[in-house]
Amino acid sequence: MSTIDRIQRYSSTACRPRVDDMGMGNCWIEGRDCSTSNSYDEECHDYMSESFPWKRHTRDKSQGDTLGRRTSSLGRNNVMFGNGCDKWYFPEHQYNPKCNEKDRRDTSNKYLKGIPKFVKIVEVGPRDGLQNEKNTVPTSIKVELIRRLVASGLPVVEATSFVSPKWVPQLADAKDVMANVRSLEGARLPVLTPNLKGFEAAIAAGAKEVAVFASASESFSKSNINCSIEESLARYRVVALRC
Ligand SMILES: CC(C)(COP(=O)([O-])OP(=O)([O-])OC[C@H]1O[C@@H](n2cnc3c(N)ncnc32)[C@H](O)[C@@H]1OP(=O)([O-])[O-])[C@@H](O)C(=O)NCCC(=O)NCCSC(=O)C[C@@](C)(O)CC(=O)[O-]
Repeated sequence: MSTIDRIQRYSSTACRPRVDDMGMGNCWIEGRDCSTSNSYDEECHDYMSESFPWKRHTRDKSQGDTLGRRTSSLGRNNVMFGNGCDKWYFPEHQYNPKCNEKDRRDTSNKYLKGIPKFVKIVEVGPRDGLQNEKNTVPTSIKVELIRRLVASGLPVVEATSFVSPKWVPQLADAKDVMANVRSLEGARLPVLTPNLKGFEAAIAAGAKEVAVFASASESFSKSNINCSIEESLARYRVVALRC
């Protein structure tokens, strides 16, 4: 299954990921329903209705509550499943001596099975950080920031995005930024591309790696890239094929 297909299965219409998608047993998804994500949608509503929807929202109390609920729901799930070793996981995270070594190993295997072999961490400051700046940062400063981030040893630095300058004027100089960093060695420098137009411009500017971005909710998708989730996945399919 392609990445785009997998994302599509997670779209809001699907609501709950399927067990085989999670590859982690039922532990994470069982016992959760749409209500959690809907309530999160509501909490996000104010944030999304801002004129610049991509502005990073602070990790405020409402989000903390959501995370808290998720944690407690996780605790319930572990108990609910009644696997031999689930009793190992008390809500208070206490150790249960009745659980033997084999049970513990089985449980670890069950929960860790689907965890990826590696995690890629991408520094997104030059793109995600600077797109939120009230004043546009001069190109030379952006370039210097990218140079220093690379020099500090970061292996992947998202350099900029090739999006509409009407939507994100702060990054209207994407082409010039790329011209100055394209030959930097020691790091990969992906750029965001929301559509084929952005992709073509990115390649012409010397980008060797691009990233697409989709939303988990219809309202965020609309505010961020002015289309539905379905439409965005169709766009990304075209970009992925062209890649
Ligand atoms: C997606 C579009 C372009 C659709 O924008 P649209 O207005 O629906 O697109 P359109 O196809 O109707 O085109 C409108 C105009 O934009 C131009 N255009 C069209 N595409 C491009 C392009 N690639 N580059 C430059 N120009 C472009 C196009 O040529 C046209 O120009 P006009 O004829 O009016 O002069 C627009 O909505 C957009 O640029 N949105 C910005 C999205 C964005 O950058 N969001 C921030 C990144 S995501 C993010 O930060 C969220 C998150 C969660 O990841 C944050 C985090 O990491 O925490």
